[in-house]
Order: sequence, then structure tokens, then C-alpha cells
Amino acid sequence: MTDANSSREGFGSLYGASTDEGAQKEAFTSGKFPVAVYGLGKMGLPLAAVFAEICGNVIGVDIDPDVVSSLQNGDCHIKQEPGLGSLVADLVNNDSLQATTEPREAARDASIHVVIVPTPITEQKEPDLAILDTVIADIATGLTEGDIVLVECTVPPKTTETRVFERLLGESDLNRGEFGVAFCPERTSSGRALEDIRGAYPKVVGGIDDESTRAASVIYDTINSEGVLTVSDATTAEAVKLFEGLYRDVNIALANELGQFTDELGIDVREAIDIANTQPFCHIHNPGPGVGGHCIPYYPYFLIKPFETPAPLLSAAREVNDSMPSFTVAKVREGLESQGIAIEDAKIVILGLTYRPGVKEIRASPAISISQELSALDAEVFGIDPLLDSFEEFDIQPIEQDKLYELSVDGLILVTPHEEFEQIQWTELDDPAVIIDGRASLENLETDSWVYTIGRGKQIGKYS
Ligand SMILES: NC(=O)C1=CN([C@@H]2O[C@H](COP(=O)(O)OP(=O)(O)OC[C@H]3O[C@@H](n4cnc5c(N)ncnc54)[C@H](O)[C@@H]3O)[C@@H](O)[C@H]2O)C=CC1
Ligand SMILES: CC(=O)N[C@@H]1[C@@H](OP(=O)(O)OP(=O)(O)OC[C@H]2O[C@@H](n3ccc(=O)[nH]c3=O)[C@H](O)[C@@H]2O)O[C@H](C(=O)O)[C@@H](O)[C@@H]1O
Repeated sequence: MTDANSSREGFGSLYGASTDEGAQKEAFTSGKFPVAVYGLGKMGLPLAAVFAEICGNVIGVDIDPDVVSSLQNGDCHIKQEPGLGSLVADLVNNDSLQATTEPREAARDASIHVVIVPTPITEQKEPDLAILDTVIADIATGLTEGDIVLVECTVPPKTTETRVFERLLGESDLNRGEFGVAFCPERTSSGRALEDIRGAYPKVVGGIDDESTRAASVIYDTINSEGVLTVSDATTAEAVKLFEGLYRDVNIALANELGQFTDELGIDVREAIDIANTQPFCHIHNPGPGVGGHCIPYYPYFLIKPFETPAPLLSAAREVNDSMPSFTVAKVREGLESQGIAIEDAKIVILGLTYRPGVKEIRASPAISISQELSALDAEVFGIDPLLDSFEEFDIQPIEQDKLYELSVDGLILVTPHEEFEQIQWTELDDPAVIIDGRASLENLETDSWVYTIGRGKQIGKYS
């Protein structure tokens, strides 16, 4: 990576640039503004790769030495992103992308700082911005006039203007107007990150001042083929990102609540939802065994906790979604008891432990609480997940998928339908007494088990 000073010769800076935007874009794509990307995870690595393929001058920063050393060897530790492995190999090979565990060195040499580190919640459901604070403190040590900091990790509204900009002002030797800060949310879904980052939809940009918005727009307009949506300020941009996630959590809760009516109404609620959604203004989501990941179940607390304004709907939606693992366990128990099997005598296998198919992420995964509740009821619980190689968060005995045929279980719960499960030869399995299909993905199953599909209801005998 050529450092900021040597690469800026004769061009100056992006934030506060006096040249025309064409020249700025040209300077950016020719690597005159070295980029540091802080956080090389599911989002950060694809993002660093797209920046590197555009500007050829990126240093990725991660605290995990294994992440950094694999990257330095041209390997890609994020396996479920189409095209990312070969892109990373090429970019490392042609020196467009490097990696380091030294954030302050990277900050010194960069003039564009992209922050995409974890922003989880605490046990008390408070936003936990400690990692962000650390990274901002590191950037402050290397911030120079004309730099711009682009915050992409999801944060509570007002974070960029206060916690980020004010700390950079306080901890660097720069003044207001000498560097830029903008919130430019990552709106991507794992599994399609490169496609999304390159331009599945416009990039939202909101700066702490107009010049920050402008400079950030020059960058993302160059990266994203769908262009940029600029908003009034950083807080508005933070709200855009949060509202997308809150919309999803509330609507999944609606689907989960409606899905529980299936028994009393004696209908397939999923059928009713599908037909209701033919109305162009109706977008009811899908019922399921719970809402996982470190985004959708966390984001409501970015509004509920830091602010005074009441948010009863957001809290109620969290309650509904968090109740779905227990609903799932109750259905297993109901099925077993209908077959004369006490849950404390039952062997149960959970298929799919990550929070959604194809993504190696277990934070807030419904399978965690389902496994814990079943074990608390003294059931013997097994778990299968082709993406995972460690299972300590789950109260299960992990088994390989091909061992399923040797296991005679009383209950089988499909929580997360990984595509690998399509290889299961169901006719070769000892029919479990009870099957819970959490995601309505076991279509056309020839079985005499007691089958319950969340949102569809129970089916005894042939299940299709
Ligand atoms: N995963 C997703 O689908 C999306 C995530 N986001 C947001 O992006 C942010 C990052 O999420 P993911 O990439 O999924 O997280 P991740 O957990 O996959 O990766 C985070 C990476 O940051 C590294 N890290 C932790 N502390 C660090 C530090 N002090 N300095 C440098 N690196 C550090 C970790 O070692 C890890 O490699 C979060 O704020 C999340 O809300 C936004 C949109 C989509
Ligand atoms: C508004 C929106 O769709 N946000 C996306 C979301 O992606 P994420 O990877 O969290 O997956 P997701 O599809 O929202 O699923 C989250 C959880 O909710 C469950 N889920 C999802 C949809 C549904 O109808 N029913 C349901 O139960 C999933 O099984 C999963 O456990 O959150 C991402 C994020 O912000 O991290 C965001 O970038 C993505 O665009």
C-alpha cells in the first residue's frame, strides 16, 4: 500500500478538494487515496475487496491474526460469498489488497477510513459500541487533514455525529472542517455481498457536514453502479438503516403471531399469507422458529434503549419473535405426547443451527434456545449443521449429517434449511415419531410421522 502522503503528491485531499469531481474520481480509482477497512468479517472482507478492485490500494485491518494471516496468503476465510475467494486471491496477488493487525499503522497511511466492525448488544440489551470506540481511537491517531471516515457498521442514531465525530475532534489534532465523517450503511445480505456492494441498490450517504456528504458520494458513486442516495445528515442515514431492520423485525413478528392461529382456525396460514401478499400493498413475511443473527434481533434495542420515546410496538415484536423457540419446543412436546412419548425420554435432533441457511453465523440463532429448552426438559438432543465446526453455544451432541441414518430419534426439528439437507434420503431414515418443519421446507415428504409445520399446522400421515 502506498501511503497517503506519497500517493497524494500533487493531488491534495478528497475532503475539501478544490478540483472537479471527475479529477477526484480519477485520483480515487488510481489509488491516490489509500483506503483502510477496519473489520474483515462477513461484510468487511467483501467491502475491502470491492474497494480494492476499484482503487487498487486497500489495507484491511482485523484484530484476528488468523483472519489477517489467511488474507496475507491470498486465502478468504468467508466461505459463503460467491466470487469472493477468487477475487481476494487476485487482489492480494496484485497487491491491491493487504491486511494487518495494526490499526494505527493503517490509519497513518490511509486517507479513507471505512469502519465495519461488530456493533452488538450487551446481556442487558444495551448497544455495545466498545469495538467502534476502539477503532475510532485508533483512527484518531493517524487522521490527517483531508481524510474522511466512513462508518458502515450499524449504530444507534446520533452515534456518528457524537461518539464518532466528536471523539475524532477530541483525540486527533484536527479541527472541524479539516476532515470528513459520513454514515454510509451496509445494506447487504450475506450470500450476495459482492453483488449488493457493487450495486444491487443505491448507497445511502449522510455526512456530518455537506462536504463530508459530497466527498463520500464521490467514493460510493465510483463503487456502486446504482449510485448514491444522499440524505440530510448522518443521523438520517443511521435512521434509514435502522428503520429497514425494524420494519423486518416487526413484520416477521406479525407473521409469527398470525402463524400461531393455524391450529385454532384449522387453516394453512402460510397459504393465506401467500394469497394476501398478492395485494400490492401487503408484504406479510414468513412465520418461523425464531429470528436470529446479530442484526435484526439487535437493531430494535438501538432505538428502545438509548432514547426516551416509547417504542411499545418494537418491544412487543421482540417479545413475539423471542417466544418462537418456546413455541417450537411446545409443538415438539405436544407431538411426542400424542404419540405416547414423554419428552424426558425422547431423543431429538435439530437440523440447522446457524441463524439462516448458508450463513456461518450463530448469534441469536433460534436453535440455541431450542436446544437449551429441550435439554432442560431432559430430552437427549443432537444437532447437525454443515457450516459449523464448533458447537459449544448449543446444548447438543453434534453429529455429522451422514450419521443421521444411524440415529433413531423420536423427534426431528428443522430450524435452518441448509441446502446440504436436500441430500437427506428421508426414506432411509427411521421415521421419527414427530417432525417439526420450522421453515415449511420439507415439502413432498413421504412419512407417517406426526408432522407440524410452523404456520401450516399439524399433519398426521402422508405429508406433502
Ligand atoms: N452480516 C450482515 O449481514 C450485515 C452486517 N452489517 C453490520 O456490519 C457490521 C459488521 O458485521 P459482520 O461483518 O457481519 O461481523 P463479523 O462478526 O462477521 O465480522 C466482524 C470482524 O471484525 C473484526 N473485529 C472485531 N474487533 C475489531 C477491531 N477492534 N478492529 C478491527 N477488526 C475487528 C472481527 O475479528 C471480525 O473479523 C455490524 O455492525 C453489522 O451490524 C450490516 C449489514 C449486513
Ligand atoms: C431489512 C433486511 O432485509 N435486512 C437484511 C437482514 O439480513 P439478515 O442476514 O439479518 O437475514 P434476514 O433474512 O433478515 O433474517 C434474519 C432472521 O429472521 C428470520 N426470518 C427472516 C424472514 C422471515 O420472513 N421470517 C423469519 O423468521 C431468519 O430465519 C433469520 O433468523 O439484515 C441485514 C443487516 O442489517 O445485517 C441487512 O443488511 C439485510 O438487508
